[in-house]
Amino acid sequence: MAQFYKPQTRAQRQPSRSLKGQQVVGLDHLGRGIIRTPQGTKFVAGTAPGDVISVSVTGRYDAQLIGIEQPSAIRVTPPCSYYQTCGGCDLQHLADDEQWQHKQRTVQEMLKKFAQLQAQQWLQPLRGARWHYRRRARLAVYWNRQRQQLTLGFRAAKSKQIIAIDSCLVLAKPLDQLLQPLRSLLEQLQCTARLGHVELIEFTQQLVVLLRLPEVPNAADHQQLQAFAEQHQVAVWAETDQALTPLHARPEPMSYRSHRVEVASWPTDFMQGHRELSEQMVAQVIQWLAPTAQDQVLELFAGSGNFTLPIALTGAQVTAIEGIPSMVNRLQDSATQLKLPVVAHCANLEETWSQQPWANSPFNKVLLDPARAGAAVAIGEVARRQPERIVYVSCAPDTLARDAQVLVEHGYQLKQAQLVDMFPQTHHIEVITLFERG
Ligand SMILES: C[S@@+](CC[C@H](N)C(=O)[O-])C[C@H]1O[C@@H](n2cnc3c(N)ncnc32)[C@H](O)[C@@H]1O
Repeated sequence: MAQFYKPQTRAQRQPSRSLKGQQVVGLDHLGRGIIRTPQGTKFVAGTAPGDVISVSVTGRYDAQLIGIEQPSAIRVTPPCSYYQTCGGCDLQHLADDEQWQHKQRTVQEMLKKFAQLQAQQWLQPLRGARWHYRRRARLAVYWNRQRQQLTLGFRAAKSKQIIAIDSCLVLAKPLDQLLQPLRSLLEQLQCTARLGHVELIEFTQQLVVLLRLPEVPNAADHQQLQAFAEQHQVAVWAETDQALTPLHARPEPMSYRSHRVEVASWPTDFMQGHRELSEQMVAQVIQWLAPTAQDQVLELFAGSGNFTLPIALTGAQVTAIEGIPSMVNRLQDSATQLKLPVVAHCANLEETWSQQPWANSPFNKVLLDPARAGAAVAIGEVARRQPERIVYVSCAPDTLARDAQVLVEHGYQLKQAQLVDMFPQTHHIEVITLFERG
């Protein structure tokens, strides 16, 4: 039989090596400990600056923690019983102050490294509840047909494996209390075998269970869902590729509170995860923008109006741009109902603005709140129009630094910055920044 040459895989060529006595010298932007080994810098999850650890080298830049030889003084015992396995709250081994200080340092370092930029002033971070704060969560589901067994939980770090959980210390308490009854319910439903995932959302009016499915559940499942909805006082919705269907809910938008106003929202809409800090952040952004009835504000990545409606309440004219048509319609409806001076447009902000009618209006103030990818195209469009003030809300310091460089090239200065502790216990970072023309 012919034989073929089979190259060794990378893993075969580089057997993992273990190293002892490694000092963690800092954390990277993903919250992983940095060690300097004879084979170069490696990143180790679950470690704290000052730890002395033993590791197994697993890749060119990665190492896995084997044991902590000497714990750092800033290390605390993670309170969550799923900490070792669940991929969620990866910084809970750091004391509270260490977490936000690390995040603020990370933003400062990135701005300096990629944009040669320092904020003229860092305000004290916005902080709030550090546990039971999340008002929205997506749970992974796996139905083992052979064993007729359900796994409901969160994914392990860098893995598709689902870690079954019965309680979660960062979920808002009413959502946390739903986890066990929800698991019992799903074990009974026929549609569980085809369930993609489940989302739990806390709106002002009601808790929502959103089932992601290929088709709406059958009559037998409907009955069980109705009983569950009544017993636990929740609304149940189903999302398929074709439609969002209220199974046991009124077919109308719910809402969440944002700085003196209720923002209409559907279960599939984006919503800031931390209720208390979202409100604080909106208040600070309004303080920086200082909108008045004389201002023309352009808001990019507006979602369903978390910032838009409170800004328009001040009398400023707001032009709000968002990429998801249903959210644009909802935002426009909310503004119309509240008689607020808002015009909402749907546009893909990854594209240039040459075809956008709204782009020719004069704006003196701009607010942008992009997703992690940042605003590579939009930031140039904004900077060329030279508004007097730009507030940039970011959930990714690397893309913030990239976009900030464009603003600096167009003559803007970073006047103020403030960390928002929106995702305590995790490595995720939220920061707000105020730019003005120099
Ligand atoms: C971080 S969320 C902020 C939403 C809103 N500012 C809030 O506080 O709820 C980012 C928003 O940008 C929208 N978005 C993402 N990429 C976009 C694009 N290329 N064009 C337009 N909108 C986009 C998303 O749909 C989402 O609503």
